Amino acid sequence: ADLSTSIAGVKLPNLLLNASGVNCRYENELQQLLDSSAGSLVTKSATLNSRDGNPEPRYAPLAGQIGSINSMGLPNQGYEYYLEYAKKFDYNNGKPLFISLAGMSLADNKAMCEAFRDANLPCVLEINFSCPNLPGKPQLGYDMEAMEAALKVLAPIIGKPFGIKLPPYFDIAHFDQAAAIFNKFDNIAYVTCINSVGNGLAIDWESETALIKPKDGFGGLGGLMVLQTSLANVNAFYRRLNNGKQVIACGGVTSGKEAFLHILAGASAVQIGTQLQEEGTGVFERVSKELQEIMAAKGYKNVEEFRGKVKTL
Ligand SMILES: O=C(O)c1[nH]c(=O)[nH]c(=O)c1Cl
Repeated sequence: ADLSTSIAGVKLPNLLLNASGVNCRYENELQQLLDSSAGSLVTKSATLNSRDGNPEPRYAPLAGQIGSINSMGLPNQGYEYYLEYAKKFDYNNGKPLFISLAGMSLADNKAMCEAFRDANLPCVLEINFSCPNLPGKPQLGYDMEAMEAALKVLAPIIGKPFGIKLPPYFDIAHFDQAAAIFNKFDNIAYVTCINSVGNGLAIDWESETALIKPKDGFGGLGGLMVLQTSLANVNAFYRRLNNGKQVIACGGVTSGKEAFLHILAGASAVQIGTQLQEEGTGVFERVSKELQEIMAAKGYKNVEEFRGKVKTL
């Protein structure tokens, strides 16, 4: 079965890729993604300057393989590292490149977007409005006015199709408000739903201790336990966005089954985070095979036949 897709004007031979933040901080990790069955790759969210991130332990899988908690604190090499990578990238290799940016301020985001604009590269920018792990920094994705004000500055600078990484929303009014904002910007080509479910607390019952060190153990939740929230966000924006805007799913994909569900919910591509962290890049081959088996069993030849076709009662 054909798992290819197009997003923001670039073609992915396989709709599976990594979630920003996992296995994508360093060039060697990005090469592992290129060498895998993933159809594309997205870099670790970049800030103006390089960052070490929060003290460790800052990531932990949850017991029973239900998910993960993280408070990495935006460790990255600084945007110029990823700009150089994007300049050297072989855009004829068959897999497109997505670059994630997470400025600590609008000025930082503006400076980074201007630098990528001036470099005039085929990579696609994904602006991260949803990092939940910077002490004292509210997620921009939860401040509708600030998010719109930022987009009014950044969208014209970027000047070509780009995407936004969104936090999970839990209120229909927020789906309505956020989608109404995004529909105002012609070059928002897609939204990625969802980032981790912010500020969960994982505690080990034997040691009576939080699993991670930063922020008294508070961190973003990912993995299978966030699947239904992720499906809802994917479908909510799929129903609300217009003019061909697409949704990339992220959240709870451990097998072909969850990837299939996300496509039913409306996803054009599917990112894998926690399961990639736990299993390694072989996850892309496995999930691709499982998804193709499901499609064959159901008689689907390509994903367009069932994308967004979730039935309601
Ligand atoms: O702590 C992080 O680096 C982090 N962790 C997340 O779960 N989502 C993000 O967008 C980021 Cl930037």
